[in-house]
Amino acid sequence: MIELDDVEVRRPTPEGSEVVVLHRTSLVLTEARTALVGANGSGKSTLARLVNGLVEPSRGRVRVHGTDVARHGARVRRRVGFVFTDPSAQLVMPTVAEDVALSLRRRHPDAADRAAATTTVLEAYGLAALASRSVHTLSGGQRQLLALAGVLATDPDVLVADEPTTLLDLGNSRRIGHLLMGLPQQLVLSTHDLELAARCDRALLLDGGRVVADGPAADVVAHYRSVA
Ligand SMILES: Nc1ncnc2c1ncn2[C@@H]1O[C@H](COP(=O)(O)OP(=O)(O)OP(=O)(O)O)[C@@H](O)[C@H]1O
Repeated sequence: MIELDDVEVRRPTPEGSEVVVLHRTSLVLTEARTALVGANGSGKSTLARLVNGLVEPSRGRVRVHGTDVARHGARVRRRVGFVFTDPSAQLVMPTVAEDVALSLRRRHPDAADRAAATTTVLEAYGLAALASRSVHTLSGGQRQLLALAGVLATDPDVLVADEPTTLLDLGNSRRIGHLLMGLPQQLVLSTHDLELAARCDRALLLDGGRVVADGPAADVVAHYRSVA
């Protein structure tokens, strides 16, 4: 469960004043899959990043499973996985297999266990053939899959995905979409892919830093299509 209790996000402007990027918002997200939709700059990423403390509220509180994100950031980040549009920054090891192994070090401190678990993860995500490849030589879709595999290998309770299919071709975007929709974890998905958004349980439509529609995903997406 994710709770936003009267959360506002303000940011300083170069002129020395402040701009409100998320107006006072209270929400309780309990659905398995929640989509965040809306125009560029409407506040989707801001809302998504609040969930794991990448953005700090200027007022109000964010809680994940009852834990205050501002006070216990490290604890929350161990339970909330995050994937970005461009996952390059998340891929830190030289090879695909080493990158997955790094994500598994907490769950599998023993090297032999970790090697076996790495193989299992690579096979599950269709990455086995790329195990010894340099992460820099992967395509956008392969990088996105690897980032997801790495994040999910840590077994988070919640996955926040910020426009994870934006850079992908049709095949890879379907593959990632299918994967996201089949996850056992609670998912918060910021996306411009309205077909994907409509497959979620609930959607929030953002406009100018405000949630202007909230309900069953198919209904909110249909409303957004009608007003966009
Ligand atoms: N650090 C910052 N300083 C000033 N303005 C910011 C800052 N971060 C975000 N904003 C502004 O807040 C608004 C919301 O940004 P956000 O990235 O949440 O939008 P978004 O809906 O994810 O957009 P997109 O679809 O383009 O990714 C934008 O107008 C953005 O320019």
